[in-house]
Amino acid sequence: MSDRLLVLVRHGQSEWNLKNLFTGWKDPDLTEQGIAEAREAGRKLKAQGLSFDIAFTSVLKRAQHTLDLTLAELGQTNLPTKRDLALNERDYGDLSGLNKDDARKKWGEEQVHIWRRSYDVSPPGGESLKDTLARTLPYYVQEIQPCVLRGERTLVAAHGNSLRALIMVLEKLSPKEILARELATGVPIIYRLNADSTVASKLDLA
Ligand SMILES: O=C(O)[C@@H](CO)OP(=O)(O)O
Repeated sequence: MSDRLLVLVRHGQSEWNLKNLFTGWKDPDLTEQGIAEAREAGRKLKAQGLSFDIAFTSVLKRAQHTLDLTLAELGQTNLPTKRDLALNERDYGDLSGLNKDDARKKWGEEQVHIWRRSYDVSPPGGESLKDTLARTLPYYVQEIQPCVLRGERTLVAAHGNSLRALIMVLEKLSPKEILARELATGVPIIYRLNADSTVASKLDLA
């Protein structure tokens, strides 16, 4: 029986995570800590005895670099990899590049939390989680899920909100439940799927 393995990992800490800036589609690289987190993700996957047949990532540096470092730890630097902007972070629009604490001072704690974590409220000029889901889900269904269901062991290195969108579907979370869901940088989540694409098991390697 095939394994139907799907591992999701958020990129390690980026330069803009460190500076507390809204990032979205901006393209900062990993910090030293982010590099260490990505390597640690690879070590944790190796310790689980896992290896992969295919990987997916976004067109942003921090996710690609995380994937490369993770695969290097696994000794799989030549793994077939697909890059697509469907997996990019949620576009933060006009907030991109602003400091998150400055934004709280300007618009209030609650409004900023709604922009950051709600399902269907878009930040000005940007995407809501619902908008993000509208591009990540078709890509998942058309490109990623068929690999998993064929038994190709699949690794996805992406972003806090593009992964929250996928997790909402995988774990059947409501808009209220997704509000409270945070993803740590560089922590792999291991899913095994049933043949009908529902989740059979989940292991968070935090
Ligand atoms: O700035 C961003 O693009 C994201 C991820 O770092 O931040 P947030 O936690 O606000 O969704």
